[in-house]
Amino acid sequence: MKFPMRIYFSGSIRGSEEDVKIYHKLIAALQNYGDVLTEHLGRHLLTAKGQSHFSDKFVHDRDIGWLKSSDLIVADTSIPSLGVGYELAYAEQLQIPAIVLNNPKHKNLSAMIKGSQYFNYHQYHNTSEAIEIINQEVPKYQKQIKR
Ligand SMILES: O=c1[nH]c(=O)n([C@H]2C[C@H](O)[C@@H](COP(=O)(O)O)O2)cc1CO
Repeated sequence: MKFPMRIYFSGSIRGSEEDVKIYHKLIAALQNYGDVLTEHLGRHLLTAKGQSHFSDKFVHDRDIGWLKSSDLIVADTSIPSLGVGYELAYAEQLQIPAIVLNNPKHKNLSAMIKGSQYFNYHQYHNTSEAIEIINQEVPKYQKQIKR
């Protein structure tokens, strides 16, 4: 029996929530391929402080648990975020496949992400282009699930 792919979507919260509407669309596109563990990132309920009704320790431990159990991480790095960088480094350490989507409209992406050969890096300029990349890249990882 084939289990649905577990996808960890990573995007800025405290870095700035400016792109939350874009995250919502990217998460919807990813949900065609499996369960998105962090689907709260596309909701408007979050304030600039993040999920302030939870403790920081709770958010960190919950998210690391999700990340460890995921088959694929898809990160939008367009808005610089310490949390997104941390999650990507964690994924690299654990050898969890990672797709990086970056719209250069905000900032020049850190060399620590762009310069790593580990990440499947793609630049995009609008949401439809990002969704096209998702539709082109995510199925490649679906075939690799061992569960
Ligand atoms: O409330 C939260 N909930 C949460 O799931 N995160 C995780 C998921 C995001 O991919 C990432 C965002 O990090 P940051 O808040 O540093 O921009 O951290 C981060 C916060 C707040 O830092």
